[in-house]
Amino acid sequence: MNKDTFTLGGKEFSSRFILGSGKYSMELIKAAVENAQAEIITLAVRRTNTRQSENILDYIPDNVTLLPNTSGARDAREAVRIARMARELGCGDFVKIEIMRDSKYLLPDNAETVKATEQLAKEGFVVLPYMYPDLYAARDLVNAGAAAVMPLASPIGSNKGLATKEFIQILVDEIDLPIIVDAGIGRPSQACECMEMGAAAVMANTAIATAGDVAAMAGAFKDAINAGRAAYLAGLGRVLERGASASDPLTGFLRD
Ligand SMILES: CC(=O)[C@@H](O)[C@H](O)COP(=O)(O)O
Repeated sequence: MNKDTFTLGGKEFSSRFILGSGKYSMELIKAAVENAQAEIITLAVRRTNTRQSENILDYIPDNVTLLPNTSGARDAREAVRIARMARELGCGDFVKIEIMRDSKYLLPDNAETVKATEQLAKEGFVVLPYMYPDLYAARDLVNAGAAAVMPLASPIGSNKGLATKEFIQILVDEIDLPIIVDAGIGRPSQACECMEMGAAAVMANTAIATAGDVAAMAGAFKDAINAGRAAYLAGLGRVLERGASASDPLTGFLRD
């Protein structure tokens, strides 16, 4: 049987759980990485600061692909500058674009995100843009050279789950790139639901970092994501519009 993988920038990944590295202590990030079995970890470029006594990179295994993000960028120009800096620091060619101009809701600016994606794709980056789930913006990101599209489920850090479900489903159905659901996923069951919908992967940070047992929650997310993927591949059963349908002949007999 073929291995179930997905590809980003020519690299194959079998784990569909992308772990965020914010809000953890250094020991907890190590435990979370191990239990999540994630192959991609995001990090804010400022957390790689070599002047700090502890560097987060020391807690991330070498075989994990780093996905530096442009958090703090308020427009395309700043995002491009942060991405270039991450590459200079040795974080590789992958970059997650995050551009926000509003500190209350932290919603991404889709128009500036398209501009940054276009520039960075031209410079050879593997660009994963975080975006508000809008079909036209997603198409613009495809044309700009994105490697995947990362629509938000609900506001960052809210743990509120799939508030934008209908719109993410449109992207899954219409966009010919991996759809990676990002932000606001608060429970393993919500991550599972994303995968059942056909998302290529799920990214989560706050739900794990704020859990009672961080390592155990990382493992629970991993299992839920795998279960959702297996259910998607199996093909979910149909939902009846109304009424009931006997599950076995005896039930049908009694009902008649
Ligand atoms: C865009 C952004 O910052 C998110 O990727 C965040 O890292 C994950 O969101 P949660 O913390 O809500 O899981």
